[in-house]
Amino acid sequence: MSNCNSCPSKGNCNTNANSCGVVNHPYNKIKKVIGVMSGKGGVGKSTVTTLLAKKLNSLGYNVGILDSDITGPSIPRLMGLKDERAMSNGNDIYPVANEDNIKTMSINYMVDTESQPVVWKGPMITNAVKQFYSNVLWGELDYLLIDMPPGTGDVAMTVMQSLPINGVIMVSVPQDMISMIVAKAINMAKMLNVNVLGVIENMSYIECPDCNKKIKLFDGEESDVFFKENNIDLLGELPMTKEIINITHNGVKEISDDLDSILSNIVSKL
Ligand SMILES: Nc1ncnc2c1ncn2[C@@H]1O[C@H](COP(=O)(O)OP(=O)(O)OP(=O)(O)O)[C@@H](O)[C@H]1O
Repeated sequence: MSNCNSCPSKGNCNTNANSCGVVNHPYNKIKKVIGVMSGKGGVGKSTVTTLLAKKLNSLGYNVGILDSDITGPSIPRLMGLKDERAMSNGNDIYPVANEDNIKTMSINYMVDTESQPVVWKGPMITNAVKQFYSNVLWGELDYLLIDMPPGTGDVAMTVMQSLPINGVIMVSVPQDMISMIVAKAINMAKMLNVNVLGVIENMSYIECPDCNKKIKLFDGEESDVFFKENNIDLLGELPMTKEIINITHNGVKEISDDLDSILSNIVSKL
């Protein structure tokens, strides 16, 4: 039986229904659990998760990333760990850490090759996500970031209802159609009493390499209206850059001063 007093999602917690049911491994001491979400696919959730982890780690925090995208995992690649495999002691799983000691767990550490699909139905997928929380030896973490799959389905519900989540960050791009779908994710979080910490607007603009002018990619889209209608804060805007695209090829390494300063602002708002 779970103990609702220690559950940050107290509003959702119901000891009878055991809705806050994932009890963590006694070895794990995780201070804050934050989901990175967006109703829409391909908007940059995993990239943003990786950049936030790198930034928090550079500030001296112990950080982990739980890749809850079981059918489309991208954290190993973005962390430069695609050739690593997870080890187990028979009961529990050791996370895979990069050179900064950011600890990660992903289903892609458990398949033979990166391109091997995971063809599982909902309950197996959600159980894997719960196990990635409670059977992975995360140790002491200041922040566990959960990279969530697109949509408002099974995994999003499991993360919001069964894990002790402190809040979610929404990732969006400034385009009306995408805002509409991100609004669904925001409303889902609100329905489940999960705190929405704010929106990071990704691919917000490109910067002219000659004059440094910021050029908006999506003309006429009304981000301000979206933030106001959804009563949500803008945490920051990330540009569309080669530096960010290249993270998929090489993993996140050094971050440029420009990007670092944007990430600093986002983290300080958080
Ligand atoms: N700011 C950016 N500038 C340039 N490319 C970007 C930026 N953000 C993300 N991308 C690219 O967009 C693609 C999708 O990014 P990412 O995998 O992070 O999205 P996602 O929302 O996690 O996707 P999924 O819904 O499949 O989980 C990647 O190829 C990534 O390199």
